[in-house]
Amino acid sequence: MASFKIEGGHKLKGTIIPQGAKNEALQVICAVLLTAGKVRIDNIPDIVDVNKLIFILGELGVKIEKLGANSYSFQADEIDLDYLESAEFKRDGSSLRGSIMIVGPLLARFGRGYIPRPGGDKIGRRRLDTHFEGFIRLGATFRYNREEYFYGVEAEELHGVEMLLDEASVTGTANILMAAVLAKGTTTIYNAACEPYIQQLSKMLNSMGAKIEGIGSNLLTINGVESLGGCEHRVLPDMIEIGSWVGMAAMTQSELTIKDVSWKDLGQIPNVFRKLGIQLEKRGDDIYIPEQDSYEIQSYIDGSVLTVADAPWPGFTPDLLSIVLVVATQAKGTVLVHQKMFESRLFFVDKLIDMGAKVILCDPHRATVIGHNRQSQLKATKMTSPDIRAGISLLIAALSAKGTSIINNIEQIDRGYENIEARLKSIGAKIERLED
Ligand SMILES: CC(=O)N[C@H]1[C@@H](OP(=O)(O)OP(=O)(O)OC[C@H]2O[C@@H](n3ccc(=O)[nH]c3=O)[C@H](O)[C@@H]2O)O[C@H](CO)[C@@H](O)[C@@H]1O
Ligand SMILES: C=C(OP(=O)(O)O)C(=O)O
Repeated sequence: MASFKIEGGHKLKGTIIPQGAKNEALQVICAVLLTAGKVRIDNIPDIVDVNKLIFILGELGVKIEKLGANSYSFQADEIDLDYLESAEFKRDGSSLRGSIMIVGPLLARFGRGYIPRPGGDKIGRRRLDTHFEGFIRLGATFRYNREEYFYGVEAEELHGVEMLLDEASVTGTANILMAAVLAKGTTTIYNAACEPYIQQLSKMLNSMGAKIEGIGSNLLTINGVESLGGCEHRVLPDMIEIGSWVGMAAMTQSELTIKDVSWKDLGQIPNVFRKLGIQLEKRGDDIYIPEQDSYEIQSYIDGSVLTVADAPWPGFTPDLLSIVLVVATQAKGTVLVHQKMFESRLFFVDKLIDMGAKVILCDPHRATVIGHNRQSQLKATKMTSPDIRAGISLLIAALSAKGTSIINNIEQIDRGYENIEARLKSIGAKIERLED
C-alpha cells in the first residue's frame, strides 16, 4: 500500500482548479446505460472510484472513448448482460459504492439489474433498502442471495407509482429516478434527495428526453417516456473537494484562490466555514481565502456553543464534517461536531488527539473540539487513513503539523482526490508519494 510523506508547517500559496464532482460523476456515468445513443461527459474527475466504474461499464460492453484528460464519450448500444452473473462482476462491482447505480438503468432498459454488495467507505451501516423498495414499488421482483451478498431485480415492465422514500438517500434517489424515467406512466418520488448531484442528473436525463419536474426539491414527478437519446453533459466542480481546500488554507495559514467553484451550488458550505471564523471572499465565481493568523469560532446569539451537524440537502453535507473537525482544532473557541448519518466516521479523531489536538469524542456521532488558537502546533506522526474524508483531514493536519508525518493507506484518498500530491506541490506543499 502506498503512503504519503509530508513535511508540515509550510504555508501554501496559489490557485487551485477544483476537480469534477465524484458523486455526480458516478451518477451520470451510470445514466449512459439508459440509451443506445452517444453520451459525452466533460469534467469527469480522474480518480480511482470513477475509473473503476468506467471499467465496469466497459466490461458490460459500453463503447468508451477518452476524448481528453477529463472527457469521455459512452455508447451503450451493445450490452452484455451475462457479465452481470460473472465472478469478475462480483469482484469489481463490490469495490465501490457508486456501482449500485447501474441497477436502475439496467432494470429500466433491459428488465434486469444485479449487483454485489457495494463497497465504498466503511463509515457505518450503509443499507440499500431504499433503492430496492423503490424498484419493488415500480413493479420489480427482488431477490437476495445472502451467502454471496448478491442483489437482483427483474421486471417485464415498470409502472409509474407514487412513492415516499423512507430516507432521502442520494444514491437511492438517483437509482429510482433512472428506473422511473423509462417506466409506463407517472412516478412521484417524495422525500427525494436533492443534492446538486441529483439536480445535475435530472437535468442530464431531461436533455436525453426524460420528463422530470421538481428538480431541486424533495418531490420529483417523472412522466415515463419510451426511450432516451444521447446528450452532452458537464459535471459540476466537486463541492467536497472545494471545502477540503478551504479547510486546508485555513489550517496552514495560506492564501488560496479556488477557481470557478459554482457558488450557487455550494449551499451551506461557505457559511459553515465562516462560522468557524474563516474569511472567504466571493470573487466572481472564485473563492478567495486570505492568509489568516487566527480564526475564531462563532457562538450562537445566546452565547451557547456552536454545533455543526449534517443533514440531507439543503443541509450541510456529512462528507465535510471530518474536515470541519480538523480545522476547528486550530481555531479559537469550541464547536460540537455532530455526524448524524454515519456512526463510524469520527473515530479518526484518535489520531488528531495523538498529534496534540483537544478533542473529546462524546459518542460515535459527536465530538467536541476545543480549538487551541495555534497555542500549540500539532505534532507530526505516523497514521493510517480509515476513509476518504478522514484521509484528507489527516493530510490537512499533517500539512499544518511540525515535522514529518507519514499517512498510510492513501488509496482511500486516491478514491476521491485527483492527482492530489502534484496539485499540492504546485502550491508549495512538501509531499511525496512512497510506493511500497
Ligand atoms: C457515491 C455517493 O454519492 N456517496 C454519497 C451518498 O452515499 P449514499 O447515497 O450511499 O448514502 P445515503 O444517502 O444512502 O445515506 C447513507 C446513510 O446515512 C443514513 N441516512 C441517510 C439519509 C438520512 O436522511 N438519514 C440517514 O440516517 C442512512 O442510514 C444511510 O445508510 O450520500 C451520502 C450522504 O450524503 C454521502 O456521504 C456519500 O458521499
Ligand atoms: C462517503 C463517501 O463516498 P462513498 O459513498 O463513495 O463511500 C464520500 O465521498 O465521502
